[in-house]
Amino acid sequence: MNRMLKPGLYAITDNALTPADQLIAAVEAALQGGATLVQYRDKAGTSAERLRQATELNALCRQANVPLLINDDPELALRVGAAGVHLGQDDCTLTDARRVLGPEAIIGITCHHRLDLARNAKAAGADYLAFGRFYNSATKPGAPPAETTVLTEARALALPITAIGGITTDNAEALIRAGADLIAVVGGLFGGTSEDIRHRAETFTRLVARHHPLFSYSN
Ligand SMILES: Cc1ncc(COP(=O)(O)OP(=O)(O)O)c(N)n1
Ligand SMILES: Cc1nc(C(=O)O)sc1CCOP(=O)(O)O
Ligand SMILES: [Mg+2]
Repeated sequence: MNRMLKPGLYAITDNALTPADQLIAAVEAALQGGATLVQYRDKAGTSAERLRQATELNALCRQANVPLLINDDPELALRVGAAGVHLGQDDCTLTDARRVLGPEAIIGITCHHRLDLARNAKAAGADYLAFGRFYNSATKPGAPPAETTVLTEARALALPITAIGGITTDNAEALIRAGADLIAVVGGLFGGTSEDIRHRAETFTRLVARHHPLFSYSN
């Protein structure tokens, strides 16, 4: 694993699921439940709203010593001092993001179900590889499907592996067993009360702890 990345729950926010006035409490609950990585993903807000929310989330995550990544937007990550970005195949290139954020930034890349994309991402300097979607996702219904075998095959690339797409506390275990280091979750985590979120985060965290050889780290 990248020295800043710890196996566990990767909590991804969603503007359609979590009202703006509940965002901080929702992420706080995920962190209390043990999330080891957080992504701010907002597809609808104005730049001013996104700047305010990313700034607040970054302060919260820093306090918890958990890296915050910004979806799609290296400039916003730079502006708020976030740990890095997550980029899809249609976003800016990894090389451009690295130029903006520097060598220490964490940059994760969507690889769908494709090892060729994963190899390219590794060659370009990615810090983790994201595969999915593994189950039907209400958050991103159009995401192309992936099989769990890709997680096992991707272990040969020796980079941290993230699984995403329709993951719940009931179906995550198969992905961890297949080779996922990080379980990236939107709908299966957020929604409901802070207590619900904390409880789900604890369950995801326990699942990774049960199956992951590297889980016994100090936080
Ligand atoms: C951990 C993780 N994996 C995949 C994605 C999807 O990224 P992308 O394909 O760019 O789609 P959007 O999230 O931008 O809609 C992700 N965000 N995080
Ligand atoms: C943002 C995203 N990317 C995906 C991919 O397959 O690349 S699936 C997805 C949505 C994840 O949300 P949920 O946990 O609610 O399914
Ligand atoms: Mg994107």
